[in-house]
Amino acid sequence: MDVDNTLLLPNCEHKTDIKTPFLIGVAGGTASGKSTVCKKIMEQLGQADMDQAQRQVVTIGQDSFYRELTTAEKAKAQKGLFNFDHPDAFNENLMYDTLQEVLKGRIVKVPCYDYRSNSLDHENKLTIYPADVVLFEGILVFYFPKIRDLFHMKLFVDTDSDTRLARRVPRDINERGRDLDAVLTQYMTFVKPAFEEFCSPTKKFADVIIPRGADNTVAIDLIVQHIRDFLNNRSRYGSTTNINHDNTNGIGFRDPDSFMAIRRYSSLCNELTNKENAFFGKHQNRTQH
Ligand SMILES: Nc1ncnc2c1ncn2[C@@H]1O[C@H](COP(=O)(O)OP(=O)(O)O)[C@@H](O)[C@H]1O
Ligand SMILES: O=c1ccn([C@@H]2O[C@H](COP(=O)(O)O)[C@@H](O)[C@H]2O)c(=O)[nH]1
Repeated sequence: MDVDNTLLLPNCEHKTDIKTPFLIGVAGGTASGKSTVCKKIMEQLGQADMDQAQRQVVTIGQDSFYRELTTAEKAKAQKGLFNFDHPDAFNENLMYDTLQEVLKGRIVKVPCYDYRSNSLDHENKLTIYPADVVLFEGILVFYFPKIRDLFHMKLFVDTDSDTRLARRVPRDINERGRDLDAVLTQYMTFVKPAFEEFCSPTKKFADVIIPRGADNTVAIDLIVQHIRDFLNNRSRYGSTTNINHDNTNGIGFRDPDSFMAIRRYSSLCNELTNKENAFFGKHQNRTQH
């Protein structure tokens, strides 16, 4: 990893000062609304317009971890013949190492992704400052087991595939420099089959499934409330002591307010399940942190 990626904040010199962020994975098919859901969460928490360095909640996109393509692959990509929806398109190790740094409370720098040139823009790096809550969003964030195991909470944005295609077409034409024919060919050749093979099966790992994406205000409100509880608890008790990473007890809260936060999370699950606004997997493979 780039040395720049591991700068320590001056106020994080002592191990006890380092806050481990609450890491939330946000997966879902292309154009399901992952970025929009993250944006809404940030907005509702009053974080969206805040200076990057002051934010308590930050979002990182998985597109910053597309791997560098060879010359031959670049030529294929320009003709729409490269599969960007396959797990091999990502740099799994860099993604893992970067999230580990984030979990250690360090500053990381990630390149922006340029969809027009199908490449990482290393001139244009985003600095991710230590935060209390980090949202990591992308189509395959739950695909790689060792990355999946890092998340404290896993959300899956579940928007029906016709809606997703209807949103992807104008977005790719207007924002990603594609024409209609290229978008549809790429979708039928790579995007749809890869969604079915690699992305959709990861829904079972989610703690919370959000049907209808950003339209599901009830689900988003409840997730926001859960994050607020976490932030309030942390500002009251500080440090990392409210998160247990011993891989045995789940997220081990050690004080009464944290316990109440967990109780509220559990009520959140029941409430959403009852309202059919979100689905909480009963047979999911829950990762313990
Ligand atoms: N609930 C919604 N209603 C209407 N348009 C939406 C909604 N959610 C997302 N979009 C639009 O669909 C496109 C894809 O959404 P985005 O959040 O970027 O999806 P993803 O991050 O999953 O690819 C964007 O143009 C966005 O503005
Ligand atoms: O150069 C590229 C890289 C990726 N894509 C497509 O992007 C989506 C993932 O982004 P979403 O915002 O989740 O839609 C993926 O389906 C790739 O096909 C691309 O077209 N070009």
